Amino acid sequence: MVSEAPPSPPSPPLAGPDQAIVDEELGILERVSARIQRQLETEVHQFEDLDSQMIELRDEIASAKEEDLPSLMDQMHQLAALNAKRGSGRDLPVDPNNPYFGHLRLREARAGKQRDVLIGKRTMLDSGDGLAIVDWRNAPVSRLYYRYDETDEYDEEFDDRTIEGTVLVRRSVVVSSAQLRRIDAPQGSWVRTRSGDWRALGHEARPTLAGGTGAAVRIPRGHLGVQTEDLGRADKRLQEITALIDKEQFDLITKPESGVVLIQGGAGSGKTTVALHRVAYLAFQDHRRFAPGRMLIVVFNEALVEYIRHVLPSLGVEGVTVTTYRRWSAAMLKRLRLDIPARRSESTPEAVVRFKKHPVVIAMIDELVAEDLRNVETSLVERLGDRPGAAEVIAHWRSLAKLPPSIRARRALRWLVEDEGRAIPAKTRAAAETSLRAFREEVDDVLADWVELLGEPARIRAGVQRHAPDAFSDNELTTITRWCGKQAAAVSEWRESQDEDLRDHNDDDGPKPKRSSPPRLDSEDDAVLMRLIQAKRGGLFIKGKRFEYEHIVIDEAQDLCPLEVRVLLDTASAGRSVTIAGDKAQKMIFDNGFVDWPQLLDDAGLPHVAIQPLKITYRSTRQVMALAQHVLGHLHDPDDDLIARDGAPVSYFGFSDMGEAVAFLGEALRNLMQREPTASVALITRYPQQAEAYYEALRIAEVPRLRLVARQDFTFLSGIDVTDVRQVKGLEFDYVVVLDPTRQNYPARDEARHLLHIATTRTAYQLWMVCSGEPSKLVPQKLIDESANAEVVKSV
Ligand SMILES: Nc1ncnc2c1ncn2[C@@H]1O[C@H](COP(=O)(O)OP(=O)(O)OP(=O)(O)O)[C@@H](O)[C@H]1O
Repeated sequence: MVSEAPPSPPSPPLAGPDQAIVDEELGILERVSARIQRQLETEVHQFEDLDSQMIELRDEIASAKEEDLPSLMDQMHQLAALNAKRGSGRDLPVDPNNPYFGHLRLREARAGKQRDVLIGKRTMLDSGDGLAIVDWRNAPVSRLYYRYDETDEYDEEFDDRTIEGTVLVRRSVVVSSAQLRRIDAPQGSWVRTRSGDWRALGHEARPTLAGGTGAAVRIPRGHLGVQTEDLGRADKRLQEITALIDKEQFDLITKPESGVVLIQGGAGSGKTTVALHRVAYLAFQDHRRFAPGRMLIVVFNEALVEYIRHVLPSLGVEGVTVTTYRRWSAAMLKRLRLDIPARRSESTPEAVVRFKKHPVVIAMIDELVAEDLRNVETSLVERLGDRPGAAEVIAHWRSLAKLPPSIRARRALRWLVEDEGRAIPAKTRAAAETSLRAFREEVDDVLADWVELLGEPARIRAGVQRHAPDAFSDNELTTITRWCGKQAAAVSEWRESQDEDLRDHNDDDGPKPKRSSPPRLDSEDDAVLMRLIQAKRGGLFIKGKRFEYEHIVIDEAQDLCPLEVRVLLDTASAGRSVTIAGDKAQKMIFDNGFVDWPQLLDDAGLPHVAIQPLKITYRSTRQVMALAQHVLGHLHDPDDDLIARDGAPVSYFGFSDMGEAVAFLGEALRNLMQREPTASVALITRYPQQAEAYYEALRIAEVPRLRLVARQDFTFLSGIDVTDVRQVKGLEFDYVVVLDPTRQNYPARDEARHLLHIATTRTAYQLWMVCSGEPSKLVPQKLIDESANAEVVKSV
């Protein structure tokens, strides 16, 4: 039933105006390449001289007088540094293989002059030939590229100057291996075919905010693959995207350095792309402040870590820490060297997990800290009574109210101890010191705080009652208070036995008491402990220094809990420069207390910011997005509708058993791999065991280049990944086949809606659903009815 691919038609010659554009772009690239070549030759020339200069210098050093040595050694070092750069011209500022991606021709109003500006990843100054390349991160000119269309008049303020003029030409180009491969202009798009001639693509290419209708791509039924040629990129990570950034995305990328930028948008709208470009942009604006080592990118899973680590260097930034929250938090706890039990429970009740992730814990921590401060003040007042100088001590304590408790206690003590001239009588001072020293001792004991916070049922009940009265049922509260109470008791006992051990150690002779084994905390306690430390000490301190980042990116923020977001954000430096990206339709963690963006900002202690969602999806087609929205059902917010390009229809194929499905799929996949060897395909099941079963069956069906992915170990290469839905979050494939969207796998519940939405929106070109069983209610009936083998489905 799988039909052959249609043969690709021969390219007709280009029309005159089209040919003129192609010729013009080819001419520009030729001039740029010649200039780069000249630069390269100058350097090669320099290098040829280098060997003889070094030999001469070495001889001179051997016979030089003592006083001449330093300057000769200096010269030697300089030559050695030049020598280290010797080679292929790798260190040329502009990459000769890919020197630019955008072309603007501007007519400047004031000078009346016309000039060509190319936009690239590095700068090449105009050397009098009227050609310059500008780094895209260099706002003044690149802003014109990203914000204006061809024929637009521009008017922009730069450094107190106004520049005005007209954009005569605006094109994006793809140059790779020093060859022009594609041109996109308002007049059309053109590509260089493998045979070397140029073919017009018409206006098919990009979705725009103005919408854009066109006929869906026509492909025969049962035919997986929509490209007539292969997709050209074997490595799926390195897409040239900087040229295509749209105006809304550019505005987010270039927002002021300080404060929160919230990137919200549906699947494939470019959230991750924007966040990464923002990191590159900031690094360019202020390379000292936003040095790679001072920025942090937190993503949802290991596959995204791997993906981003590869993409960032192509944006000109290397060395930024890219990690998942879990990994970051584990490493941070280690560095904080806390004396806490190391093991985590594997049987934490669901209600406890939800409670420990709930924003109510943030409020309870704040209350605990406030209570401690009130207690110490009460103790001061009681101890000092109406002694002389008491009022002065209390007033000083109150004047430090803005400081975090730990620092406040230290400062107040120092003030007392160093007090010579203030005439506070010694007895008053001693009494105040007693209270403050006691506080000072307990203020940094994070585990004691944790016991205090979670060990008393009354505190938990009161906290929930005050801040989230409807969040937990009475039964759940009983489970929570019992579980936490037991944990706290075990922790206290463990600490006592540790103290006894210490005493025994000092007093060797006595009988050894039975050692209590370390209790288990819950994984969710890591964030609780870190938040407690931050609230008490004003930050996470390592070797006496506050640990902080100049910029933090949180991707897929809807899947962190507000407490984790709060912990991360409190490691941002004073400017609070943070980028938060996410999409509430793609929720994968369902017990984390995330409700909506304004609420998340509130819980995380951030000011509200205007949210302008990205409106265009660049990944998936209109047909895929329609299905993905249908799957969301009541969770779909019409305000989140996305504009998408047209593409192949979504197809549903029903079978009575897996064997039949595998036979059908095997043929389609073998065929696809032959026609489009660089295509990437994801076959997505609901559960890992199902992925294993399909993988084995397809392997026996001799489908080539199959990979089973169970632990996020995607290769980002062409071929076929068989995997389960939890693995694919944030990723992208050319083709996606959802395997067995059955009632059992995807019941009509919110969690399943989110998961199926994520699976379906991973494809850039075409989506199939292949089902051996009764289809889920989330699959549109119309799609099932239209299915070519509807008869088979009905008989299931
Ligand atoms: N302006 C653009 N023009 C063309 N393609 C773009 C543009 N912006 C992003 N893309 C491409 O769209 C795809 C989706 O981008 P990205 O992964 O950043 O989206 P996302 O919103 O993070 O997606 P998701 O939420 O589904 O993980 C990528 O292939 C990216 O290269």
